Amino acid sequence: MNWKSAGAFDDILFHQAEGIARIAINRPEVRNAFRPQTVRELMDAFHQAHMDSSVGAIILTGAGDQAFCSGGDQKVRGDDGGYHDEQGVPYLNVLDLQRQIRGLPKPVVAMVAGYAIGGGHVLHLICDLTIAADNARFGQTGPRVGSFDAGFGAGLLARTVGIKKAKEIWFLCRQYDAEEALAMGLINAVVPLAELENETVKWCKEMLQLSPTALRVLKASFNADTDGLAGIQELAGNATALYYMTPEGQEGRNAWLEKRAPDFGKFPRRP
Ligand SMILES: CC(C)(COP(=O)(O)OP(=O)(O)OC[C@H]1O[C@@H](n2cnc3c(N)ncnc32)[C@H](O)[C@@H]1OP(=O)(O)O)[C@@H](O)C(=O)NCCC(=O)NCCSC(=O)CCC(=O)c1ccccc1C(=O)O
Repeated sequence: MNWKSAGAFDDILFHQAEGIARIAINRPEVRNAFRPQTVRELMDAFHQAHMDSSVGAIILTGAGDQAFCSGGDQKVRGDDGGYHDEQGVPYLNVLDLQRQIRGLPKPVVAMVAGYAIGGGHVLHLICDLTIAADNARFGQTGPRVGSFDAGFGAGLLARTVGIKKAKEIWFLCRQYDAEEALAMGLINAVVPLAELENETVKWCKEMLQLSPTALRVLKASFNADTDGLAGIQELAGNATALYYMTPEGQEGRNAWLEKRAPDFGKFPRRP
């Protein structure tokens, strides 16, 4: 792929090519742990990829081959309820990023080489698909390092691998290799490290051949199943957008603008 830079950041790399955006956490010296700035930059890049109609699929990955992401940067974790940004403000902004990735109406694929651990493990879980290299290792560490993700990190994991396995992952803090992760349905494919990017791009290109609206509504429907009214709102927003594209929806708007009564009688009441 002839990746072209799509923006300059400090903690991440952002590239695009052939309808695919590639976002990489670029802090390999700390196994791609995220600090508040990293998360802010990730959110900026995801927003750009969301709004860019030439982008049909997004890859989230980590720089280098040792880690996808090792979670929150424990060196900036304060005693006051969060991770400190440059101004010393403590917060937990990775939760905003999790919701953003889920709500983004395009497929997001985690491309995992090396460790996907702690909050980094939750990030791959949040992505729609995960392609892993044969050196990938997965796991949660929260109960060992004094943290937990009782939101998507627990509930979505249970829906993905089953409740017994999800409890095992959180209660024992073990690590699982790529084949074990595949066997438990945590990831979609395992390939040799040298083939990781080619394989991930291949999956993205396959999706680029398919109907973007169908993929968008399907993604929202999977969220609706887990996210309650917020998920239904997302799914329903797609229905409203499609309705706006119909002559029937447009008749309502046109009648109001033309200060006349709408004529909905000309539209069939379909069985
Ligand atoms: C990932 C490891 C298994 C890799 O092991 P190894 O290859 O042997 O490398 P190391 O020598 O251990 O590490 C190399 C280098 O990187 C530094 N480093 C690694 N991980 C981190 C990290 N998470 N934070 C800061 N620095 C890190 C390490 O210190 C080394 O540097 P030195 O200078 O040599 O010291 C292993 O590294 C490992 O286990 N890492 C820790 C994994 C972990 O426990 N992560 C945190 C889990 S908690 C979390 O992620 C919170 C998520 C979150 O944000 C959240 C979620 C839900 C609700 C709220 C929140 C919230 O925001 O708090």
